[in-house]
Amino acid sequence: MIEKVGVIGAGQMGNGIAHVCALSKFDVKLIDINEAQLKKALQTIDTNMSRQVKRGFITEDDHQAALSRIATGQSYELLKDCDFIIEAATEKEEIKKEIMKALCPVLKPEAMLASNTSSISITRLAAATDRPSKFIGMHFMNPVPLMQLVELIRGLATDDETYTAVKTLAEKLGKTTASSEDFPAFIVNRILLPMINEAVYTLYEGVGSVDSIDTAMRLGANHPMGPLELADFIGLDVCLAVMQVLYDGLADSKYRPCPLLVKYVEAGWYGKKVGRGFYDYSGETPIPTR
Ligand SMILES: CC(=O)CC(=O)SCCNC(=O)CCNC(=O)[C@H](O)C(C)(C)COP(=O)(O)OP(=O)(O)OC[C@H]1O[C@@H](n2cnc3c(N)ncnc32)[C@H](O)[C@@H]1OP(=O)(O)O
Ligand SMILES: NC(=O)C1=CN([C@@H]2O[C@H](COP(=O)(O)OP(=O)(O)OC[C@H]3O[C@@H](n4cnc5c(N)ncnc54)[C@H](OP(=O)(O)O)[C@@H]3O)[C@@H](O)[C@H]2O)C=CC1
Repeated sequence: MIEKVGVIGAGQMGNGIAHVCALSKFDVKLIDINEAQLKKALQTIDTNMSRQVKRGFITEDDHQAALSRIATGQSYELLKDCDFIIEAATEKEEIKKEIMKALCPVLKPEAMLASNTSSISITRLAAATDRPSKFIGMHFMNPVPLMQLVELIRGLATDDETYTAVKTLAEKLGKTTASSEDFPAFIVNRILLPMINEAVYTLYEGVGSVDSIDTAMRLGANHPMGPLELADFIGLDVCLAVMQVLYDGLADSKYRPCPLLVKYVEAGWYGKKVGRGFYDYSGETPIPTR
């Protein structure tokens, strides 16, 4: 039974996962390599829970109790009594494999492991652990507290016990699951990211401005966010990483990352999380940059 949950990576997904686990009464250990990021994550969780209190979704008591269930730290030692660990670090295969190698020796033998990867092979990540049968893809959507879906991805070796335990966990968090086979970028991102990449091509080729493209898709296709606003929200580094996995993994030129997306990432313009992407977030309201 899962009672104590470890979360590795305190970025936008890690803080969201810690948030929903703590609100569902799990003890949470949140780990990051960066102390400042841990502080920022706790502040973000606090702010987001306050928003939920204001709207009447949770009570102030729920908020305070959930915050008290989250412990943070930089050492994997903190995870030694966790029943389940979910990795939500940077979308780079080498980083995730290094984490698995360093993490496994400190874990309980029966602990289960998951990755929140957006695109990388679960079977390959599982092979970097000492327990491929207890490893699974658990792919939350952003923003975690609001989005209903969790994609579950079984690797070649994932056993039924792990799949059932993690599906039950997702349901306890109030989420609905959809199962995907272990193919590059799974289901949601196989479909969503090529659309976002196409929106960047539409901008690159001068078909429309940032504002025209986003307005067109918001009002013309009823998407809650335009594709460029959504790309900034996801993080352009994550978008590019997913397109690279699709391009390499499926060997089809239709997944070629747009050169403009590559340039933005090379410039460090990763989107909302750094204050600049297709929009400039330095003022009161986001300003389109093209
Ligand atoms: C890349 C990958 O691997 C996979 C992915 O995740 S792909 C990305 C998937 N996500 C999407 O496509 C998101 C698209 N956008 C949306 O669906 C919507 O814009 C949205 C759900 C994000 C926001 O919807 P909205 O109706 O505008 O909600 P919004 O008015 O901002 O918030 C309503 C309330 O929800 C709560 N809320 C909003 N954001 C929150 C957060 N991050 N945490 C907790 N509560 C939150 C607050 O109570 C908020 O009220 P206040 O604004 O008064 O504080
Ligand atoms: N953004 C999104 O919309 C979604 C992302 N995902 C996936 O979730 C994962 C995290 O994405 P996201 O939260 O957006 O990314 P962020 O860049 O916001 O956060 C990643 C965090 O991981 C930290 N980190 C890097 N290396 C390590 C390590 N070795 N140990 C612990 N922490 C580490 C980073 O620290 P530092 O900044 O110091 O490098 C950073 O704080 C990725 O796999 C991504 O594909 C899944 C669904 C949606």
